[in-house]
Amino acid sequence: MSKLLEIKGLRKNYHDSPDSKDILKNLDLTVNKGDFLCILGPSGCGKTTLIRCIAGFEDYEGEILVDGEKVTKPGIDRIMVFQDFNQLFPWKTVRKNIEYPLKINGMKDKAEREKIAQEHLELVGLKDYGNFYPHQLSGGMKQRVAIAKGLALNPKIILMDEPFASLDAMTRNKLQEELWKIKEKENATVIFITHNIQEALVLGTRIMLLSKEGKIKIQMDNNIPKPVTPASEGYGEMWKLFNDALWEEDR
Ligand SMILES: Nc1ncnc2c1ncn2[C@@H]1O[C@H](COP(=O)(O)OP(=O)(O)OP(=O)(O)O)[C@@H](O)[C@H]1O
Repeated sequence: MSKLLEIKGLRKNYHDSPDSKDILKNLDLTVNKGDFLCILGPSGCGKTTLIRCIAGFEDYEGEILVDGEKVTKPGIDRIMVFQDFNQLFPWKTVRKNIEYPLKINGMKDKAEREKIAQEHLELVGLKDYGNFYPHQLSGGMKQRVAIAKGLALNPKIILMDEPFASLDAMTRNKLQEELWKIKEKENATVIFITHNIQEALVLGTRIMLLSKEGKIKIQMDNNIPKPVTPASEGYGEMWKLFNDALWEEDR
């Protein structure tokens, strides 16, 4: 597998907290093409900060390299999907929401943009919803559009910050299943933050736990064959390992 993301000695300090402490401390991380890395960790440990640094939204010390190139600003090779359902322009149709980033990133051919938008609507199971407006969609459908919009840009890395956390359990399960299928089909590389150990086990090919000190406490491959269910061999042991580690962090 080829190395896609390399992080060396990453430090992040916002310099405006009362104790001016480092949020991330000397973090080293490698993500290969096709990895689905899930990040767990106690609230406030720096998970979002880490992916914001990778996205190019934050300055940092150390090195973040994508395909060998240092990250210095946001770019369409790294797209981010958030938990918030309001990631779409409310005044644009679903189709136009997907087409717009293509347009502003230089795709001049309208027919090409329309084709890509339709392909990605189909990919996320919304082929008949192109003319709908965001307010006509459920939360799960909006998240599907947000994923389609990001994927349409053909990014190298998809950064997801608890994208399914606000969904009901059934919709969440369904979206997890769909996301995994998309990841497989596109050989996508995903970094996915979650508070849910089950979600990390279901989706992750690797799982990492950040400690409250902003260091990597556990990082391991998840070799449980997909689809992962609580009945899968090895599920219970891994769940307990991460659950115990999270409780330890909470003390
Ligand atoms: N823009 C900012 N300015 C100053 N401090 C910040 C900023 N963003 C985050 N922080 C601080 O950085 C720390 C880590 O925040 P971050 O959002 O990365 O944690 P998290 O692990 O994603 O938390 P959660 O699981 O609750 O979403 C927190 O102490 C937070 O207050």
